[in-house]
Amino acid sequence: MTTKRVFVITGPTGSGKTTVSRYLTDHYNMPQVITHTTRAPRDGEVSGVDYYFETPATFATKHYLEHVTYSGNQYGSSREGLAAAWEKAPLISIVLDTAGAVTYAQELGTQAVIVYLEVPNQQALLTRLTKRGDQQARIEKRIASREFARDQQLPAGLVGHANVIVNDQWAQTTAALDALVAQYLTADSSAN
Ligand SMILES: Nc1ncnc2c1ncn2[C@@H]1O[C@H](COP(=O)(O)OP(=O)(O)OP(=O)(O)O)[C@@H](O)[C@H]1O
Ligand SMILES: Nc1nc2c(ncn2[C@@H]2O[C@H](COP(=O)(O)O)[C@@H](O)[C@H]2O)c(=O)[nH]1
Repeated sequence: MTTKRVFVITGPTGSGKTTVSRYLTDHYNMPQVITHTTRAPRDGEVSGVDYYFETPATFATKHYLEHVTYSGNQYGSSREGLAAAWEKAPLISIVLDTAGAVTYAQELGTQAVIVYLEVPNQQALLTRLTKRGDQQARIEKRIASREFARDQQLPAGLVGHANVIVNDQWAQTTAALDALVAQYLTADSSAN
């Protein structure tokens, strides 16, 4: 039987975490853990699919494995959400900022497969946010945030644990993801 693992996709804003998580769902049937946030939905985002969108009052009622403030909004991943995804499949994914990824590595050890995405060209990264349809004011607030600067680098707590993937050319990214997933798909894999 395949061991239960959670692929923790982390990295700077706009680096492609959500895109990678969707690829893992589409190509490997890996359910995504849906997290909670107090930020307003972007165009097209649906509660219960992209996030559970919360008010500050409802956010406070959940049981979080970890929660953070990112660019002025609250985000949290619940233990129930993790368990619900593992009910569906042994390999699952979650999208987190780097602080959340550090907590997952500490709490879950080798059950957490950390993937840190980086984009060498910061201008390309900002262009992606604009193309995604983010409002200019929100982009500016985000890039001025402490969290934005922090997530540009692999945190010390993940050095030696994270699989670093440069998400520049999508074909190279998927090749790297395919190789990584293959390590964990085999029955009684010795990967850790
Ligand atoms: N390799 C790539 N080349 C070009 N564009 C990409 C690539 N990967 C992702 N994108 C695009 O970049 C934009 C940002 O990607 P995505 O929303 O997945 O990033 P994210 O890391 O989840 O961002 P955030 O943390 O801000 O939510 C999307 O429009 C996506 O289609
Ligand atoms: N530590 C956590 N980080 C989370 C969670 N859910 C999302 N995120 C990260 O927040 C930022 C901003 O997300 P956005 O959707 O507003 O662009 C990004 O880095 C996400 O990966 C969570 O539950 N915990």
